[in-house]
Amino acid sequence: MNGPPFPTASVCGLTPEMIHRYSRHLLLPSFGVDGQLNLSKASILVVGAGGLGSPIAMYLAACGVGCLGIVDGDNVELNNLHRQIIHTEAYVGEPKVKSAAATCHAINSTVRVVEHREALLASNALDIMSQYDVIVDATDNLPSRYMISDCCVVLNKPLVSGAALGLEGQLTVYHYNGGPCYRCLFPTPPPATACQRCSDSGVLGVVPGIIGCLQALEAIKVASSIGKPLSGRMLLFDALSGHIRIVKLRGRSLNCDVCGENSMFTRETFQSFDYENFTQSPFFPRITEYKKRVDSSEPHILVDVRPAHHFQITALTNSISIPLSSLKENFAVIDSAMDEIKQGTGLDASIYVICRRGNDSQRAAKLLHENGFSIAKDIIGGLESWAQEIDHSFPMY
Ligand SMILES: Nc1ncnc2c1ncn2[C@@H]1O[C@H](COP(=O)(O)OP(=O)(O)OP(=O)(O)O)[C@@H](O)[C@H]1O
Ligand SMILES: [Zn+2]
Repeated sequence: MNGPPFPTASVCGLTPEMIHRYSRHLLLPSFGVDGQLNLSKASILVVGAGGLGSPIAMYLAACGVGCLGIVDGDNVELNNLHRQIIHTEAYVGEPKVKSAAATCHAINSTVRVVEHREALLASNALDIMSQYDVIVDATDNLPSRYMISDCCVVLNKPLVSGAALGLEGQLTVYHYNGGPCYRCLFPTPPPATACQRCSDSGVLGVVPGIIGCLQALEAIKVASSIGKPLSGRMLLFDALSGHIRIVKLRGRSLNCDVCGENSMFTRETFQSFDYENFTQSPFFPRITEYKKRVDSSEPHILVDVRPAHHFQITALTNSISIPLSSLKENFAVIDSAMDEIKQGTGLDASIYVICRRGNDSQRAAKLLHENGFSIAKDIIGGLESWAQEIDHSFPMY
């Protein structure tokens, strides 16, 4: 007899191992070999490895997507674990993307997982998002939502977008097959006061879990070309009553500033667009509870960005003085302070930024993020709040 007695690869294009691993998918007439093959060739980017991103990334890894990108600049905190189920106690203090990639790899080592350990900003989004077929927004803030949607329009990519807060959640698919983009529906951002985060108003852990699972499902449908993605419709979930409603959305707006017929929105417009100013809210969470972080002996550095002569008057113990005006030239100082902590404790240090009242520190945190210090967080109210609320003996000037 010529050749091997049995064929080594199956005729359907999937390897024997894939046939075994994904057999329950293959048995589904509406998914089958074609769905699995499409999925195995697709690349999907999950933006945010938090409450929504956790189940999304885990299911996408489990189901055999070809390439899974995860982008997030934050570190795992203990109070994330009640809902961010991709992370475990062993990873508290470690980068979320590292922890998420380890879990995905443990579930399915055949999937290529790419770690983007940075915040997605208008400055890096085109570069990162252009490497993927489908984008999933699992972030928690308004500037990211607009920025990711605009970038999807510029790059012509479908976007699976979800949100969960408190006991409610919602999801839809934007810019899919002629459907609306986020700006078609929300041309003007809501007032910043209407936009809460989990850290402000709380969230029941399982709620983002449910919305994240539905986002994973929509991403799988889009990537494998099966079913009817939730485009032009929005699913609304209310945990307390157990109600799920699907509402029809307006179609694509021909006057949309970004995807409209006469839109002048280009790559260049995108890169120079100020999303924080547009939405009047910051990309990054700011913190109020610096004292708690000191009390818990969290390894960190505190950068005081006030002018040097203010620092001379009074400062918090162990803070490092780097005035905002010279921050750009002093990134190396921060790097070496972090290295020192790493050598001493074996842990990655957090970075907190403080100023007199909390304005310059916000600018400084933004600059740090844009330059790779993606875990920098600024302290709301600055030293003035510290003196008023924590240490009345701290001399304010
Ligand atoms: N522009 C962005 N690029 C990348 N990741 C982002 C961006 N914006 C937000 N994220 C990430 O999305 C995730 C959102 O997670 P989630 O809403 O569960 O809350 P959290 O920020 O981790 O925690 P909490 O709000 O309780 O302090 C976070 O990990 C955050 O770092
Ligand atoms: Zn639009």
